[in-house]
Amino acid sequence: MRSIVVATKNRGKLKEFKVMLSDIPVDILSLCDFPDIEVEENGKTFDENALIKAKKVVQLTGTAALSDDSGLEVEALGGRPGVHTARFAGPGAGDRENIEKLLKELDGVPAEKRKARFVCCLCFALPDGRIFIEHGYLEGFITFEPKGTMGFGYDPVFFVPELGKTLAEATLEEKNAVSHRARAMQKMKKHLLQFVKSVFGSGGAAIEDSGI
Ligand SMILES: O=c1[nH]c(=O)c2ncn([C@@H]3O[C@H](COP(=O)(O)OP(=O)(O)OP(=O)(O)O)[C@@H](O)[C@H]3O)c2[nH]1
Ligand SMILES: [Mg+2]
Repeated sequence: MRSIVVATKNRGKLKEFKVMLSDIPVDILSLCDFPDIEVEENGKTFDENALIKAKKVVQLTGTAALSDDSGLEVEALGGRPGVHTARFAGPGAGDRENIEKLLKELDGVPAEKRKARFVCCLCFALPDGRIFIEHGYLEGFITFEPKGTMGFGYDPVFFVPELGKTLAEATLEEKNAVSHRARAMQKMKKHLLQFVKSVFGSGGAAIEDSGI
């Protein structure tokens, strides 16, 4: 079977991955296809968490796994929420609560001191034990209020100077042109293609044609 499992339950990430991987001749599964798989993200760094997710999923599914551990580092908060970005406002918190907490913590902080960056660590784990890790970053500023309805997570409060708007005001194509995830994926694609070529050999022609 020509497939890889994207080791995420985050539908926002998955939507972005599907577009980014559309030029690679492989079926994309996700943890939505394996609802029984639970992964405890107890690493201290993005790299550790990405490794934990990819290793567990390749082990349980026997299929090559691509994981993403990502988060927001805010300069005025000393790099927080960092690896705790998904659960910043508490274990059951959703995007709205997380954004509220972030804006509250930055109350009174002027525009020029609201610098932040998104970090993405991608980990690709193969059934033969090989592991590849790549990183991507996106610099920006935290706004004073949410703007836009697209994307997910903190997108409505993350202003990107090179786009002149928040990530939630950007189309999926615009976000994928600059995002931390897309930048990490750009580097990861060579490993993904190498894997597809070696395992699925007959897809070679299509891969050569894809121009990557
Ligand atoms: O506005 C955002 N735009 C992005 O592009 C983005 N990428 C990551 N994030 C936030 O960082 C957490 C990562 O946590 P995370 O890597 O553990 O993911 P997750 O728990 O949501 O899913 P999974 O992949 O672990 O299943 C996520 O929940 C989001 O809140 C983003 N927010
Ligand atoms: Mg997570």
